[in-house]
Amino acid sequence: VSKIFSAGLDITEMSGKSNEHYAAFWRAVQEMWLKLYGSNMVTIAAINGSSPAGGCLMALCCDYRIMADNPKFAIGLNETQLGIVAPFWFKDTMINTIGNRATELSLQLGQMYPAPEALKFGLVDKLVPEDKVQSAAAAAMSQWLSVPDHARQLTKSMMRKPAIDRLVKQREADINNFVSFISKDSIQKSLQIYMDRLKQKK
Ligand SMILES: CCCCC/C=C/C(=O)SCCNC(=O)CCNC(=O)[C@H](O)C(C)(C)COP(=O)(O)OP(=O)(O)OC[C@H]1O[C@@H](n2cnc3c(N)ncnc32)[C@H](O)[C@@H]1OP(=O)(O)O
Repeated sequence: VSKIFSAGLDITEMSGKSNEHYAAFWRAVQEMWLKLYGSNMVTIAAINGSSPAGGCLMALCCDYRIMADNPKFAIGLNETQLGIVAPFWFKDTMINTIGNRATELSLQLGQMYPAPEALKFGLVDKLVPEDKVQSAAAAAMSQWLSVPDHARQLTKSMMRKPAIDRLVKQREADINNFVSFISKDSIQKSLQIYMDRLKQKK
């Protein structure tokens, strides 16, 4: 979609549904993260628009992030702005990218960073004009693929395995935690208010 890299997780999947639905949804989100963050392939994010929350997480899972140089496009883990909390593995992914203090600021405030600021923070690696995002991503891919595969893969795994193992060990507990959090009346109300606000902006 033009102007949007990803709107993040589908909020309607987290509103007004059964606990079984929430559990299956969260298992699928975990699966996406385990596959993408743990992939031994080279992954380059070509960020052609805004990228809140789950969208930011997807970009952070990649090896390298190229974003369109447009201050109207913003990226970040904005969960607290919705009255929800990014789970520990979202947090770990961000810490592994921009460090502990920047992550704490970012998560507590639910900050969305316009592209130039995201570059300063190291949340993205490179800004290019909007019409050059795909070609810049292809060029970056060629560079990454020129590194001997076995050495690059082992290095990637060395950097990411502790975070991945942490979720693998606690998958069921993390699902239970999500279900009991998201099904609370107060959290459902927060999500509803956020969705109403999104619609009012039009
Ligand atoms: C313990 C819990 C942890 C859970 C972790 C959660 C992770 C997440 O990813 S939560 C989702 C976070 N996402 C957002 O906050 C994005 C909110 N959306 C926006 O900021 C904007 O919509 C936009 C920048 C993505 C696009 O802006 P624009 O082009 O102006 O389009 P509209 O705002 O008019 O939106 C069109 C349409 O889409 C609906 N919508 C937008 N985002 C979502 C979403 N994430 N889930 C579901 N629906 C979404 C929006 O309400 C509009 O709907 P209609 O009014 O029915 O057309």
